Amino acid sequence: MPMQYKQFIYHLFIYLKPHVGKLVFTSVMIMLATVLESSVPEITGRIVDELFATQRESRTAFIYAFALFGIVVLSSLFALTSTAVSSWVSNKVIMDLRVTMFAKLLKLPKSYFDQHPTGKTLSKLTFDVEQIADSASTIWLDFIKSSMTVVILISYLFYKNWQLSLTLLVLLPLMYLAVKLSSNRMRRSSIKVQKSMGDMTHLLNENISGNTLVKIYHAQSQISEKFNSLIKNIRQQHFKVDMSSSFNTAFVNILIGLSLSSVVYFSSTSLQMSAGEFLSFFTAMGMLLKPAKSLVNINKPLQNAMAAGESVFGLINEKKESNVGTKKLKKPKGAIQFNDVSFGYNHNTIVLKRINLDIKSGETIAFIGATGSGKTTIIKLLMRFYSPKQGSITVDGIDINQFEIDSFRSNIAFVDQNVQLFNDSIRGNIALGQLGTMSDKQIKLSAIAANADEFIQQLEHGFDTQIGENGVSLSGGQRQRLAIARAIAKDSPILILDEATSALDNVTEKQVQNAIHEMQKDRTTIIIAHRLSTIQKADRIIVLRHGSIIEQGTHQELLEHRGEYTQLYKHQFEN
Ligand SMILES: Nc1ncnc2c1ncn2[C@@H]1O[C@H](COP(=O)(O)OP(=O)(O)OP(=O)(O)O)[C@@H](O)[C@H]1O
Repeated sequence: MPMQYKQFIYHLFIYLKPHVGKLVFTSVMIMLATVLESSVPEITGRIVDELFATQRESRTAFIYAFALFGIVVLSSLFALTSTAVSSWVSNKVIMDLRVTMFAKLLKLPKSYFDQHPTGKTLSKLTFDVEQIADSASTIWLDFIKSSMTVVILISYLFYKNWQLSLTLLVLLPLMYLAVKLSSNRMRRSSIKVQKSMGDMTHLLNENISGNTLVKIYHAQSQISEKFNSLIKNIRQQHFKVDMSSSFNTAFVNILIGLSLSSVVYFSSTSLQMSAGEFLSFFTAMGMLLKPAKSLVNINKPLQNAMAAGESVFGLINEKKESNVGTKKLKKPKGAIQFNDVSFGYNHNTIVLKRINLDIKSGETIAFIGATGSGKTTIIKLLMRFYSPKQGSITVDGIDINQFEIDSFRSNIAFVDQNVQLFNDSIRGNIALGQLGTMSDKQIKLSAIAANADEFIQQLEHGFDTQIGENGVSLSGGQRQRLAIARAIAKDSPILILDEATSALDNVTEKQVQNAIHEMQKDRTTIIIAHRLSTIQKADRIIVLRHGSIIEQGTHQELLEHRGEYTQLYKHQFEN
């Protein structure tokens, strides 16, 4: 449902509240500038009547010349101050919104990231947020200035000649109608522009990071087509917004033209105005043109801002990752139990069925099974990225939902098959989350244990080498060793390895396996592996099929059992 004006203002006001003083100040400044500027028609009329139509006294000429100059200088200074303060406020609001959005982003549940394309989320923080902040001050000031000018000048026109002004006022409802009719159309187009911008950012993001595949699979033309159709859509929607806005302006211009012509005709015929009176009236009407246009056009940035508000405040109002637990988990022994756990990502499918598992403290458990059998899902539940639909998971006998989430996760180290490195130094990547507290010695020892120290030393700046976006300057094996060093450095009682050594050659894998083996001592370790050679030493191997445990035991026990594990083992061995 589109956001209502009231909701939009309510949400925006939360960010404007600390700056109310500044906003009032800029409003007063712009009001003063407006009042001064609005006195120009009266002064011009008087100049004509008192200076040009009668005697040309130099004293009067000086007074009027000085007054005009004073008005211009003062109103410019007031306008300048107002613009400076309002720009400060809108940039501050952009910054505050970005800080809030980013903080929320870090606290969103995993399911949010699974369901929302990255590019769309990026676009909220880059494009949409700027559009909202515009309304925070620029639109507001424009509105004050224009509406005040309109009110003052219309009052002035009534004061000068109410009959003529009343006739002109008939045109106002027509202007209102034009604005009303186009605003819904503009709003719909603005929302579409924002969605398309999100899609475009997503496509760009995907293709820049996936440029290797694009080249190898010669996907340039396929992707260009997609991109072209997206930007065509953006162009069309932008064009619609611009056309609605231009139509409004043209319509209002015609109405104003009609008013000006009427004034010329009536003031000189039936009303018999003096030259000065005519000039005042005519100038005031001429001066109405710009603010009236502004008021009509204010609808365009306002509709953009409202559409952006839906997107930005939608993200800010997203539900945070559930964190109702209050218990702190400090140095657990690491005994883990799955009690009758069932789970599905949505209501219709079941991915895990009644999993019962008792993992002892310090035990090494390996999960194997065909692709899609639910291995990764089990560890996602254990890391509390998702909650079981049925049953419970405990650590040291306490339901993991009872723990405060950060304190719980601080006891888990994780190495993923898709190694994620950050655009930081090697040191920053190993000591992720603990850069200020982890000693250089601990960082180095972790690197040595992960067999990463040697290649780090060969880099020009050693541990201080910046590794570039997602470690593009490193080989797959080097990246994986860094991820392992990061896990070793965290020194947690629970260790989860998801295909952690898949990118290593046989020799390096053997060395890293030794490191991992060392690391497993006194830790509960959960391993997911496709290559059975990496898990033969596990205390227990759990075989999954379609989300259920079908076999478990040591390597030897499972081979003797001659079930699915034996089949898998034979298959890999023969290969
Ligand atoms: N975020 C998600 N939303 C919906 N379904 C998902 C999601 N993640 C996984 N699934 C589905 O859940 C099932 C189990 O997936 P899971 O990743 O746990 O399997 P896996 O055994 O780890 O597979 P692989 O060995 O290929 O990594 C699959 O059918 C998969 O399609």
